[in-house]
Amino acid sequence: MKELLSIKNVVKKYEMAEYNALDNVSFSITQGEFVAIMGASGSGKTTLLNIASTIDKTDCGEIYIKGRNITNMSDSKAADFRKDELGFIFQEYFLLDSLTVRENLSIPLSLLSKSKDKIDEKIECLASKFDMLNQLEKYPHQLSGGQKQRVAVIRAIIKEPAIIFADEPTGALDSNSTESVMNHLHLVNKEMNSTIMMVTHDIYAASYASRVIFFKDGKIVNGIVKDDLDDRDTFQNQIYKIMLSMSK
Ligand SMILES: Nc1ncnc2c1ncn2[C@@H]1O[C@H](COP(=O)(O)OP(=O)(O)OP(=O)(O)O)[C@@H](O)[C@H]1O
Repeated sequence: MKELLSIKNVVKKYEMAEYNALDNVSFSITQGEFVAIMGASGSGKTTLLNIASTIDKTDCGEIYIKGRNITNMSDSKAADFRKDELGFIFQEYFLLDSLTVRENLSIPLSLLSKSKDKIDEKIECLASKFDMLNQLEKYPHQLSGGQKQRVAVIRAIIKEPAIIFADEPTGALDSNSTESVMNHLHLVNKEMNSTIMMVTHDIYAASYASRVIFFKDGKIVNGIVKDDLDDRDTFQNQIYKIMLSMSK
C-alpha cells in the first residue's frame, strides 16, 4: 500500500525541558488510513501532530508526506504546502465569525484560485452529504457545536488534501454531537478515501479509526488495528483495555 506520511526517528525536546517530548518516534500512515493517536496528557500527541503537519520543527529525524521531505522546509514553503496539501480540524473549530458558513467554506478553494461556480458546486455537494444545506447562509454563532465542527470538517476536506490532521476534534462536543461528527469523519475516510491522523483523549472517538497508536512519555508503546470483522464496540473495548494497562 502507498505510504502517505512517514515519520522517521523523530526527536523533539523543548527548551528548558528535562525530557524529550518525542523520543525517537517512527511510524507511517498509508493512503486511506484513519489513524488515531492516543496517550495520557503530556505524552507528546500534539507535539507529534504539529511536527507532522509542518507547524513545528523536529530536532532530529525526518518527515515525508507524499514522498516529499518536509523536515526542513522554509516557513513560506511550509505555508504553501499546508495550503495545497493539508487539511486541519481543531477542537475550537476556528471558523471566521463575521463570515457565513458558505463564505467560510469558500476560503480554502478561493486560496487555490478556483472559480466561483466550481466553489459553489463543491460546497453544495459536501453540505448535502453533511446535512448542512440549510445552514449555508447562517453565521457560526447561529450553529450548534456539532454543526460548527461539521463545517470545520467540510472546510478541511473541500480541497481534497493529501492528509487531514485533527487535534481533539470532539473535545468540546457533547455525546450526540461527537457521534455525528465522528460518523461524518468516518464517511469522509471511507467514501472519499481520505487519509486522517487524529489526536484524541476520547476512546469513543478513537474507535472510529482503522488503527490506534498509543504514546507514553514521547514514545510509541502500543498499536492496534481494527479487524474488519469486528464491530466498533469490540474495537472500543480493546482500546479501553490498552489505555487502562498503560495507566497502571
Ligand atoms: N511549547 C512548549 N514548551 C515547553 N514544553 C512543552 C511545550 N509544549 C509541550 N511541552 C511539553 O512537551 C510534552 C508533550 O506535550 P504535548 O502537548 O505534545 O502532549 P499531549 O500528549 O498533546 O498532551 P495533552 O493531551 O495534554 O494535550 C509535555 O511534557 C509538555 O509539557
